[in-house]
Amino acid sequence: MEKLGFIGCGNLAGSIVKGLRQSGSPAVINLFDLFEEKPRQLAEQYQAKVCTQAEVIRDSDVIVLAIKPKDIPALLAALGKDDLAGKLLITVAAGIGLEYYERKLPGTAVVRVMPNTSAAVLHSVSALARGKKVSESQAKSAEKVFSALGKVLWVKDEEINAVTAVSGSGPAYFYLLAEYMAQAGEKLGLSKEQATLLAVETLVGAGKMLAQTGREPAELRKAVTSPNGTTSAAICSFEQAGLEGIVWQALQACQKRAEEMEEEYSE
Ligand SMILES: NC(=O)C1=CN([C@@H]2O[C@H](COP(=O)(O)OP(=O)(O)OC[C@H]3O[C@@H](n4cnc5c(N)ncnc54)[C@H](O)[C@@H]3O)[C@@H](O)[C@H]2O)C=CC1
Ligand SMILES: O=C(O)[C@@H]1CCC=N1
Repeated sequence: MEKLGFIGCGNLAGSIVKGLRQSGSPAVINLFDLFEEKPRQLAEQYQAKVCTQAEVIRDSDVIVLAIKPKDIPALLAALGKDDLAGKLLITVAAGIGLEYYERKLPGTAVVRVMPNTSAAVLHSVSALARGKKVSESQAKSAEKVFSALGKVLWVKDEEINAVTAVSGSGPAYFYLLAEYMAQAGEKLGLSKEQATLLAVETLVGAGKMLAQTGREPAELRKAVTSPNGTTSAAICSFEQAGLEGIVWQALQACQKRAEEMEEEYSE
């Protein structure tokens, strides 16, 4: 049976653990966080074990580092003292390239992954980049963990920042749009509850249509948009306001921030 450890039990680790159990994964899950309350709650809900950091490393074959990028340097310095032989480290931290881990922990097998919080509902899409020391069976283990949580693709390490811009941070963009649509619905005279329900269910329905019909986003959009009709009026307004350019700028800003972070952690 797989033995999976987590160092850091925040939003993303919580989504992954929830998703794994929902997918029926029988993996042994070992959890450590500086704040004991977080792994304790997860362990109670999802049949996992609260551990010390040393226990997570000793008792797990695959160790997921799910802490903020700013906390990675100190963790790697501490991990250097532990025996990582034969272990696979998976890092989900944004903006820190594989080279950094391989320099700080020479000889260690590392896979860098960019999932998203929709892992909790088995709809993460996760991009994986393989480090130099990763064996075939370790690559398969990493793929098995994340394919239980949604679709996976292998990419080059240099592509992870672009992945972050599209899908790692991506759920937040759609939540923001839902917030704005709900606010607009309220201004148009609906109650807050009505407007929120309508915005949220519309987003969920559109996502399900994309997932279940296999049709392209543009094709589905055209099916809603009658010539000279109501949708067309809204889409024209989006276009006039430069939505395409706004989205392009936002994704570039996200990728740029990840690149800046790579600079910060290049020492
Ligand atoms: N939240 C998201 O949607 C995504 C996050 N990520 C990456 O995942 C990582 C975690 O992000 P979140 O879960 O959102 O952060 P979070 O702040 O919710 O969780 C981080 C957890 O790490 C713990 N922690 C900090 N230092 C620690 C240490 N040395 N040992 C053990 N625990 C420690 C904190 O107490 C906290 O519970 C980040 O590096 C982020 O870039 C990647 C993709 C999506
Ligand atoms: O905002 C962040 O930095 C993290 C990485 C991707 C999603 N959340």
